[in-house]
Amino acid sequence: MSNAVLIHPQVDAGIKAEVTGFAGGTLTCACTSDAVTVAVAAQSAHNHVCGCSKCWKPADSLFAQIAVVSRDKVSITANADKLHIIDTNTLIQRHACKACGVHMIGRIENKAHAFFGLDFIHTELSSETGWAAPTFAAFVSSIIETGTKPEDMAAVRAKLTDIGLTPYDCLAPALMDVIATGTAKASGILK
Ligand SMILES: N[C@@H](CCC(=O)N[C@@H](CSCO)C(=O)NCC(=O)O)C(=O)O
Ligand SMILES: [Zn+2]
Ligand SMILES: [Zn+2]
Repeated sequence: MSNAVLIHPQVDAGIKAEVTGFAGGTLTCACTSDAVTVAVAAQSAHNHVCGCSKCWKPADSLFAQIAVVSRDKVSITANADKLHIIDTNTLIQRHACKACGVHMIGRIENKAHAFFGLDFIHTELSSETGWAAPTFAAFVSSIIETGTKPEDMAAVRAKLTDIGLTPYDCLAPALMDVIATGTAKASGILK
């Protein structure tokens, strides 16, 4: 790995602070004509960088930046016909632009999952400033699956820690607790 560890353009040059009262914006894919647009009518939550192989990453980024928002605040406002679901078998159904490959929304259709009702979004696709800042790094070890050398992981984790994004190899504890709570309620273990 080169001297500089690059995580994601939204964090490498300093993480922008969220703006109080910010209430959403428009996500636009990378197409220079007939771009897909998605209106998001709320601030995002749980923004994080994700190292998994499934989330969309900008070119040369080790991580994706991804957040959630209530699905009832999300609407596709232009060129919806360019979207396709990359894999209908995954929990998060990622609707990507067929032309440029950018993921516009990741929707959970499984009503039994604790995250049902949330859409995953990449807020960097919006030109508005004020979105919630990323607060942790998820699925860090997963970057090995897409080519990072195991011996480079210490430097990656050190960089993440240095910029204030605590590295986890799954989601952060609060979100793992939400998922486990949903599972325990579904099984009846937790009333
Ligand atoms: N090692 C795998 C991990 C993939 C994975 O489990 N990704 C997480 C995080 S995505 C956003 O934080 C997940 O919940 N995936 C569910 C899904 O994608 O449907 C890999 O790297 O592929
Ligand atoms: Zn596109
Ligand atoms: Zn991911």
